Amino acid sequence: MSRLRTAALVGNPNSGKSALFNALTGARQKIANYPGVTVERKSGRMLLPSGEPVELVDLPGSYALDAASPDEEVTRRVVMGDFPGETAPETLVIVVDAANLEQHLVFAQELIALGRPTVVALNMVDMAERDGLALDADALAAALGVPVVPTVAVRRRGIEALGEAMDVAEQQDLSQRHLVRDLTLPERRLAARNIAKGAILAETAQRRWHAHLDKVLLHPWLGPPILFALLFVIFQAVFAWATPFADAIEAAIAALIALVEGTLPAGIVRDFVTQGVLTGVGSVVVFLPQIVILFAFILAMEQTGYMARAAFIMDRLMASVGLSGRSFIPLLSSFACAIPGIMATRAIADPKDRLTTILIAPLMTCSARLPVYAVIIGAFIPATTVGPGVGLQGLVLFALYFAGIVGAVLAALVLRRTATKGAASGFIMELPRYQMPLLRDLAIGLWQRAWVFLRRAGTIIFTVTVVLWVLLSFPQAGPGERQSEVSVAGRIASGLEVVVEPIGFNHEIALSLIPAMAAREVAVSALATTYAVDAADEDEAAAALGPRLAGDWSLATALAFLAWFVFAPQCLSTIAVARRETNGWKWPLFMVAYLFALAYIFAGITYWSAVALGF
Ligand SMILES: Nc1nc2c(ncn2[C@@H]2O[C@H](COP(=O)(O)OP(=O)(O)OP(=O)(O)O)[C@@H](O)[C@H]2O)c(=O)[nH]1
Ligand SMILES: [Mg+2]
Repeated sequence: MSRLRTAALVGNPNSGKSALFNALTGARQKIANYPGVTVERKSGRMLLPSGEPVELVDLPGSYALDAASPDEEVTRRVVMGDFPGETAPETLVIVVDAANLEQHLVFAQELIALGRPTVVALNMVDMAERDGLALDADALAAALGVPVVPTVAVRRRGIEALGEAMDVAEQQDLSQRHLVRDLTLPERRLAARNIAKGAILAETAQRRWHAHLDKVLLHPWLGPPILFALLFVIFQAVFAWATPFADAIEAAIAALIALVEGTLPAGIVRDFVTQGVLTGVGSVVVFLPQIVILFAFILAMEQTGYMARAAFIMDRLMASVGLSGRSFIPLLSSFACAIPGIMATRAIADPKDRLTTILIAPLMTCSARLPVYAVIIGAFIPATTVGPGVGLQGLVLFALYFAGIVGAVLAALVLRRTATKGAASGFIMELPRYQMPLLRDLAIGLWQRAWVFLRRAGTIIFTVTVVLWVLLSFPQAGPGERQSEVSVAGRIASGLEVVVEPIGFNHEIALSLIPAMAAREVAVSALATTYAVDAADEDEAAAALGPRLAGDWSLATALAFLAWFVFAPQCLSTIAVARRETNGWKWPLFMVAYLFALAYIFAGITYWSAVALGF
């Protein structure tokens, strides 16, 4: 029996080759919406409409015949006939994505130039239509010099016509081939653009506009600075816009305290309500406006479709530190809270990639740090501008978020070379369409975030603050003694103070660090309660925390405190989730150890540098 004629499906990754393979052969190859699904050569038999059986080969996606990765190498060897025990396929079926025609035509031209019998499957025309793009297959065929068949592989549309074109491919007049053979890559790119443009029958203004927008936002040089500038604006807004709302909440809490003091008789119950509950929990609730503003931006970025593009921009950077863009979404979620972030790493297939992402997730600045940062910045950084529209406070906040990211990048670099050694895997994601954010969705999202925050304030922060108040209030201080020194909590703190004194921390900070393990915001409520308990009189007790700190701490101490919170794993829930997701204590303990070490070292460096500078 003579050997069957072979035909190969070739084209860019994610163009729908395997979906076409399944439609043509009735096989069930794995298809999925990301590139690099097919990583080896797969073959099956199909019957052409003429009745001739053909061996059809599905190949890994590739961008060029000289590509470097092992799966692309398979494609090159099969197409060129260098695959052991096989001759080159007689017919090439080039699969291009109609919605990304320009990009896919670059490789297509290289394949056509091989001068074999060729058919182009213009796949995913449904997606192109959805985007408002209508293409002229005949014009494309004329420009390329090979037959072009529009298909929708997943709906089996155009499958028969594709078979018919393959049937007669042998009879193609190869002398008619355009001379694309000797084109260089830049020339092929230019030709691809012109051919793609020439094949457009109709394009909605919106699609054109979106394409222009992507050209700018995803530009290799323009994209990153735009992303950076946007984040910068967000952190400016967090301070600039929140102040009036925060002031109003602060005033309301002060009024409540005054009301309680006017109604309840002086004594332990009144102290509990004012110093423990209202001052402690209130000091955290004040930051609700800033949380809401931050999330308004994040939600808007998600809804417009920009967030996926930010992931795309970040992919290159992530690859350079040994992570894939797949880690971007988990890390991004960690800016809200590391817990959903760590859970989102389940989508990362590579175990080493996933573990690295889990280990660095706590370095992303979660929203629980915002109150800590904000109270210190509000107290120690003057609300001046350092340039037109650039507030110093927002700049410092931006720097703190940035420090967390830099820390994560460095940690990933080190981890990928030591504890989680291994190769990084590739990533590309489909970019969603741009959309105007819906006010309703935005409002619902914001409400959910605000509610999570308030619920934390009402449960965990309330509970820890109350326990701390009890431990701070007994035994009662005698005359000349300070409550925060002689109380149970005060004595425990004195033990810890010995350890943290070298990095510039005082007694009050030592006191706040242990309860802040429950949740970082507790550091703020703990400080507020400590100062309220220590207050000499009611006026002092009711004073806001910010001015208190400003009068009591040196700037060096305040900066060291900020540096500590950039790194410290001050959150028991995160540690518990890391244990669950890594199935054991080994990695969470490693995480806690390296993060505390970083926190201690960087707080120390910050403190002593600031002292040396005379702060
Ligand atoms: N809407 C639509 N989706 C399609 C079409 N063809 C394929 N898809 C989808 O596109 C995605 C990619 O399809 P695959 O067949 O895996 O692509 P591939 O070219 O084999 O990709 P690699 O193996 O990674 O090179 C899958 O989610 C398919 O369901 C089509 O004509 N229309
Ligand atoms: Mg495939």
